[in-house]
Amino acid sequence: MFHWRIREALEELYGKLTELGVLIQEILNECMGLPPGFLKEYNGDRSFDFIAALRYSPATAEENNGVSEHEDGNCITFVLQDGVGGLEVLKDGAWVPVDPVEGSIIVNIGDDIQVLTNGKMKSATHRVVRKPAVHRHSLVFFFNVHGDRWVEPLPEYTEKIGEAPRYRRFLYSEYQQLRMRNKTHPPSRPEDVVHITHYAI
Ligand SMILES: O=C(O)CCC(=O)C(=O)O
Ligand SMILES: [Fe+2]
Repeated sequence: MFHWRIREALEELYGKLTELGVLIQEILNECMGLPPGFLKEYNGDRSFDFIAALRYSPATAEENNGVSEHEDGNCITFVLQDGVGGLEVLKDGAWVPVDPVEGSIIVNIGDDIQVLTNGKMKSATHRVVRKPAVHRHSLVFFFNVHGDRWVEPLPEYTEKIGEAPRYRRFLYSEYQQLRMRNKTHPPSRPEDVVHITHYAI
């Protein structure tokens, strides 16, 4: 049974993570050198955010994949993981464990930010590897842009600095639908799986 107290705790957490998203977005706005409040205006609609409570079963002798390598397709992701470990990030061609640190929240930049910055900021490639004999739990909060938003490299990262856009513009909801189709109807050829490179020029 989904106890009401869990619901209450999750709702409270959701509210706090939303506040955190707004704050991190503001910091990101400054790091990206954008006019004050630009991202707040660009991404001020919170109706596409969601939280996922994940439970990974122990690895077996044959199989230990938790989540295959991927980049998040959204704006910013927060991950709260328990003490088990297994999350890994790809850095310079090697998988680096994201070791659990009590009380910490992992912040991940998604494909939206990669496109807005014309590839200057990279959406991190990551995966989850299951461990034997233990269950792992994580809470993942996806801070997203609204589905009707057009996503495209910003002038600050293209014409204003004399660089050609590396992505064509796309509708956020279209990209999410294509990513969902990767899961519901996995293409037989790996090269047909839709990533952000789908929009690369
Ligand atoms: O469970 C985790 O630590 C991360 C899961 C993840 O990468 C995702 O849901 O996109
Ligand atoms: Fe992810």
